[in-house]
Amino acid sequence: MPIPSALAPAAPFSDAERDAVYKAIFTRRDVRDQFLPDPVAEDVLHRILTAAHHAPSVGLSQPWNFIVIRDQAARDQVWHAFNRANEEAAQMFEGDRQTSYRSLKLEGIRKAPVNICVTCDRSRGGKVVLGRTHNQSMDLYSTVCAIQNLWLAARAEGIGMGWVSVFRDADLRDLLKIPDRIEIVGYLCLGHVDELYQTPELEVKGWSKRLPVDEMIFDGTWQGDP
Ligand SMILES: Cc1cc2c(cc1C)N(C[C@H](O)[C@H](O)[C@H](O)COP(=O)(O)O)c1[nH]c(=O)[nH]c(=O)c1N2
Repeated sequence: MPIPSALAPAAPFSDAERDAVYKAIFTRRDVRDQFLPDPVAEDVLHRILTAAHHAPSVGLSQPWNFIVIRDQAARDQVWHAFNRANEEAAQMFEGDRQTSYRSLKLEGIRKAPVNICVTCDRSRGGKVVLGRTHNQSMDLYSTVCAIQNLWLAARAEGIGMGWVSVFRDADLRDLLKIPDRIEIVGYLCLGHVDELYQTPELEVKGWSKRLPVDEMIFDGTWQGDP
């Protein structure tokens, strides 16, 4: 039985409020190259991290931590780890696809003044966590929810964000001194932007394209089924 005084009215948003939410969702972009050098103010960063921290989490376990990296030398080292992994990644594509891959910029580690490594503490909340009893990955999914909140809040603040995942886990772990029991979930680059692509950059550059939403609404057959 809910405690009546704990509830607040939940009317639909006004048109302007609703439009603002959709604007953040539809104009959010993965940013690699548009970062401005202007520093990100502490209070702005704190608001963005607070938005991330208000994400849903399994059993309200809040398994995330945010490692904020501003130091140029540290970002340089992370970039070298990216660069090594990116060369390995490039080799995995063949022919024209490899040429196309190599032409893409896939990170803003040195250009973005703030980098954030988002981690998941797999022991947060104890051995048995409500909602995680039959799927241990739920803590990781919760951390991804936090990253999406962060991304949308950043958009609303005029801060661009790029997610970089082209790393060997061990390299990042070593550089950032992250113990084995902590999972690295996302490495994010953040900075002010005054321009963003209107559609995903990978679409603009011909790498991939957004599929129609109606194709995603399950119609009873799985792609590839006979
Ligand atoms: C888990 C995960 C990991 C990555 C990404 C995203 C996510 C969700 N993306 C960004 C990705 O390419 C981008 O979101 C899509 O291309 C769609 O573009 P918009 O985000 O809509 O601009 C990404 N981009 C990039 O340039 N380098 C990368 O290593 C990654 N890694």
